[in-house]
Amino acid sequence: MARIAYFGPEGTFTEQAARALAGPGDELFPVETIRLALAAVRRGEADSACVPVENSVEGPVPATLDGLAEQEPLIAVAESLLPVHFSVLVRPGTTRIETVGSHPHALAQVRQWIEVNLPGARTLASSSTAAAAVSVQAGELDAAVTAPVAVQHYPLEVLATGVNDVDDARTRFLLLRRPGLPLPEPTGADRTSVVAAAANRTGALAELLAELAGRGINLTRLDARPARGNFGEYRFFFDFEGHIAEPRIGDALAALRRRCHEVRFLGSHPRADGVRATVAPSAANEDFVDAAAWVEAVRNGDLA
Ligand SMILES: O=C(O)C(=O)C[C@]1(C(=O)O)C=C[C@@H](O)C=C1
Repeated sequence: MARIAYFGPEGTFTEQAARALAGPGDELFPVETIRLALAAVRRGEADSACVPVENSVEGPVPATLDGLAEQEPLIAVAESLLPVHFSVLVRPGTTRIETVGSHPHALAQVRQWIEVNLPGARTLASSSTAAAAVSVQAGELDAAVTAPVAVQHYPLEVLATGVNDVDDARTRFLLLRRPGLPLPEPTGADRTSVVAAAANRTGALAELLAELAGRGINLTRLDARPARGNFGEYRFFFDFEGHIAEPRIGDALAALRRRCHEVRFLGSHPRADGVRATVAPSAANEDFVDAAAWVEAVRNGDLA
């Protein structure tokens, strides 16, 4: 039985993702912020943490990226992909809506709906979608943009549902734990994540991308976040197809390690969408194994 901290309070999308990722008998508990969810694992108060990492409309979740690049390393061991449909919750009997709150990622995904349906309403950021529901319950906000399940947790009513501006929006969530246990087995449909700090000079990022491209590795995400030191210094977050157990991926990670003054492995785990890795000609694992065996034989004087 594992204890899983999730970005709460109850009724967030992240809670739904954590339930999808939890095993039978696992115990889930909410914490107020993404930082606190990561801290709970680092301190050993939780075995793992479930947090959002990217949304198909609004892009990366900065608190998760920054939280993974700093402090003690954490490793993603599983992911979940959820369709994101929003509801608007109000206190029963509400007639005037002057303030609408939610997580900034959620507000950004319902901008048009609010402009058309609640013109003049002020939008206010909450720590999460469900935290906005708590504020509505407390009378601090008039309406909250939440996951549809939030209405089951708070004594509010649904003003509208399906208010997202983009129909098939999805958010990807990670299950993270401390290093020290075996990694998930490769499945052929895996994702590997790393964060690397490249030198601030011409071509540094292009060289890292060339290391991946030259090994036929397909990127699934690239984000940059300020390294928080000198202006212009960035950390690059790479997600790509494949698993560190594969020779071609191990070879690419070794190259990134050679080229970067800071590189951190963030995990290799099965993809939630089950999409299998595309392998370019001459970049199959057998090609890497065969080439390494040839070099070894030449070194030993057995081949030329
Ligand atoms: O606040 C929540 O319900 C969350 O789970 C966070 C979050 C996010 O950070 O992207 C998750 C999915 C939606 O895109 C909006 C908010």
